[in-house]
Order: sequence, then C-alpha cells, then structure tokens
Amino acid sequence: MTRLTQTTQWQELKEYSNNLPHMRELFATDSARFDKMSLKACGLLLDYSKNRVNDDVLGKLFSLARGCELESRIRAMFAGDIINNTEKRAVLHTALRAPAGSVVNVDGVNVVPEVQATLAKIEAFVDSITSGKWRGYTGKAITDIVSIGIGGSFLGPKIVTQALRPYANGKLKCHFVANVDATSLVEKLKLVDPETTLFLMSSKSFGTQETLTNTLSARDWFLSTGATQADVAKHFAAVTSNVAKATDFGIDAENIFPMWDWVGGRYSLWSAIGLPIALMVGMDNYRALLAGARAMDEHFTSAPLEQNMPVIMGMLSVWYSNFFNAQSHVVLTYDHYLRGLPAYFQQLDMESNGKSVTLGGETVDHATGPVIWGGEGTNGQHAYHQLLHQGTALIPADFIMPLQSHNPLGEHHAQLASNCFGQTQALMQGRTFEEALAELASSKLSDAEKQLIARHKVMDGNKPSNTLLMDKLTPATLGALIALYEHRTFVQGIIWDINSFDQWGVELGKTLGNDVLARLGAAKEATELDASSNALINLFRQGHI
Ligand SMILES: O=P(O)(O)OC[C@H]1O[C@](O)(CO)[C@@H](O)[C@@H]1O
Repeated sequence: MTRLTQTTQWQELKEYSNNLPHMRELFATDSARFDKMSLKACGLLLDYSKNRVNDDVLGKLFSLARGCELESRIRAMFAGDIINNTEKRAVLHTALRAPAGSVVNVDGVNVVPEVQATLAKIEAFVDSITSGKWRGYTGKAITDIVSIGIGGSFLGPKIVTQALRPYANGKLKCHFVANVDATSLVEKLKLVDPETTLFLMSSKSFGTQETLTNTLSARDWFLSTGATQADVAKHFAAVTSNVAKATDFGIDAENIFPMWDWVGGRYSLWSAIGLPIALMVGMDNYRALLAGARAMDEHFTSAPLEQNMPVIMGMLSVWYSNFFNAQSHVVLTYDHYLRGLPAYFQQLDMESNGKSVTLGGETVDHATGPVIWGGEGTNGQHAYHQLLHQGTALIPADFIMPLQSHNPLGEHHAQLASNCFGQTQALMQGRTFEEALAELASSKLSDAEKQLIARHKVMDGNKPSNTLLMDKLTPATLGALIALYEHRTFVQGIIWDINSFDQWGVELGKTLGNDVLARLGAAKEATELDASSNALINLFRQGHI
C-alpha cells in the first residue's frame, strides 16, 4: 500500500502549500469567500474562510480524505467495528446518544437497550437525590456531591457542569477532586458536611491510583466524622466498567453505574461518567446535551465531505500540521462559561492523536497530533496573542463564541464579540511595513526611529483561524460542539492511519511511578536507578534540598 506521504494527493498538496497567495489577496479577489467557506449544522456556524485555502486546495484535501476511505471508516466506527485494534475494542461513544430503539451491535449484541437502561437508572438516581428522597445516615437530604475521578472521568463532567451553569437546578453543589495531591481533596472536604454529602467515584478501570487513593481517603474522612461502615452505602456511589472491584471496595451494588469497554475515557461524558452533569442541570438538560451530540453524529454520517463540519475542521488541521509544520493549535473560547473547554479538547485530541505508529505498527514519516492549548477570550489577548500575531510559529486558531449572552449587560457582549472578530481579522490581514510607517507619520520620532519602530510593528498576517458561532450556549449546542471536536479528532486519525483510541503512552509513567513509590518508602536510600532519579528520591526521603 502506498505510504500516505507518497500519494499523489499528498504531493499535490505539498505543491499548493508553497504557492498560495496571502489571505488578504484571496479575500480581495473573491467577495463571496465567506458565503463559500462557511457552513451551518446542528445550531453551529463554522466560518472557515480565514484559512490558507482556495477551491483547489479544499478539493485536494477532500480527495486525500477519500483516498484514505474516510467515509467507510466513519461507517465502520458507528457500526461497532473493532477499530481500536490494539485493545480489540469497538469505539461507540456514539451509541451512548443513539435514539432508543436504535440497533448498534457489539459482538452480536445490541448495546442500545443497556445504554437506555443505564440512562433510566441515572434518571432515577438524579430524581432521588434532587427531590430529597435520598437520605444520608442521619436522615438529611444530600446537598453536596464530591465527584472523584481523573482524565476523562473528570474533565467532561467538570467542564460541562461549568459550561451549563445557567441551567443548574440550584439544589446541589458539585465539587471535583482529581489530583492525588491531598490538597485537592482536603480543600474540598472543608466545604462539605459528611451527613449531607454523596461521594461519586468515577473510574472506568477502577484501577487508577489517584482515584482509588482519593476515594479511600474520602471514606476514611467520612468514617472519622462519626459515620460507620454501614453508612457508606448511603454516601458513596461509583461509575465503572469493573463492577466486581467496586463491590469489593464496599460500594453498594445498587449504587454502581456501569460503563463499557467500547467507550474510551476521553469520550465518556455521555455515559454515567456524566452523572454530575445530570445531577447539576437535571435529566432534561442532560438528555438535550446527548441530543445535540446525536445531531452532530447524524450530520457527520450523512453530509458529503465538502459540507461536513468535522471533516472540514479535521482536514484543515491536517493541512497545517503536515504542510505548514504547525506544531500546535489554539482553542479560544470567547465565553466565560466555556473557559474550561480548551483543556477538555486538549485531552480529547492529544491523548487520541499523540501517536507515532500506524495501525499496522509502522513508524509514521509525517507529523501527527499537534499540541492543543488555549483559554478564554479576551484574557488570552493579554497573555499569548502577541506570539500568535508576531511569533515565529504558525498556530492555527479556533475562535468559539455564542452570539447571545446568558448575562446581557450594557456593551459587554458587543465588546466581547468585537474582540473576537477583530482578532481573527488581525491574524488574517496583519499589518504591512507601509501601513505601520503611515501610522507613525504624525509622530515626533525621527525618520530613522520611524523606520525602526515600523519594522517592529509589522505583522505578517496570513495566520489561519476558524470561527464557530452559535445563537446561545445551550445543552444542545454544547453537545453538538463537543461531538464536532470528537469527530474532528477522528478524521485526523484516519488520515494519519493511527489508532486514536488507545493510550499506551500513559502506561510507562504509571509503572515507573509505582516503582519510585516503593523506593520512597524503602528502608534504604535509592542507588539502583539513574543518578537523577536516585537523587530526587533521596531528597524526598530527607524532606529538604
Ligand atoms: O476512568 P479511569 O479508568 O480511572 O481512567 C482515568 C483516565 O486515565 C486514562 O486512562 C489515561 O490518562 C484516561 O484515558 C482516562 O480517562
């Protein structure tokens, strides 16, 4: 089989990447550029006109996608084929939001009924907690949830409850504990009353050190406040695919919510891992979130590649990673409720596409997943936008903004939007030396100083960005947005022929960490490792540098 970088499409794209006009010119010569390069789907509008593309380049990118059999690979994922080849698993986070009555078979068994049964269990649990029917060991209703989990068992629930704060029912407070640093747990325990707190332990494997340690310490704390082991069942629940381990841990079987090995951790907020979301915003809004994601699934599986939002975004990212050596990609959310979303997309994309061998085990000869980072606008403009505008690295940017605020107040939202749109315009058009010099014409600087300052004010522009708009941030538009990025990540993995759904790279650190843990507590000093590791271990043992 021809290697990706040897294909005709790849070679032609390489040619184009060196010969494209500046975006300023592309806009100047085509007044319909926005109309041609914008797309609406599932309550979102994607403006991809501020990219280094023309019709030919887009055509070549779609041709490359077809050459990689993208359409059939999409169908294979949704059909439950074993596409996670190293763990021999299907990849079916999409089944979690499939309509009741759908058929999605895993090993010949339709999994949708079990998914729906779990949703019903979640609904009953949410109702019991939020109605006050569920009572703690002293007969009081639950007021606080402490959600313990890490990675995909933490980021999804945390980010989505934050984003959907306007939809919170106000009946509960939710606290998230992830890091094994005791501070993460201790600071939260200061905020809660053991008599009215439910601890929700979320771990697909039920084997993650941080989550187990935090849950054990939370249980110790709970028992230290006067409760007994018999009271644990009223204050601890678990979400896991390892029900036996959870039962052994002492979680009442009735309070264990299943998840399945065909749901990757970073794709799991649509499963019972999303319980904190349902508890905070109610089942109707949680179902609306799922429905938004389902709408994006239907778009992804039905729209032609040329009109397919995840495909367009995924192929543009391939374009910059592989033909412009873009090493990172920035996500800028111009909405305070969405301030956590870049971190969520960071895990989603980097843990999926941070790979360097193909499905067949060959070392890739091209770049794969970029570094994903970002933050909320307009804060980033006062932190890292200088580098975006005048640095030496090309960093494609996604700007995400609702057109309507949940908190309309005077000029605020108009100013937010003006910053968002102004930034994409500045990145695209830049500022020429002549423009910079003209701006200095009336200054009192000498001609030599004007020339020098003008040089420092030049911005090359031609910096690509996508702008994603929605009318309002709602459970449905948020669900569609997250599913959009899930499928954008999938598209890139297909082009690069990598496995986006395993994460062997996180295993070694865990294994070595367990060995170091044993040495930290050993009777004698560490001497058998490398000089640095020995020294670091022994410094910890002595407790001072
Ligand atoms: O849900 P678990 O099994 O505790 O895993 C937590 C996280 O650790 C990872 O396995 C590795 O980071 C993630 O994929 C996962 O979301």
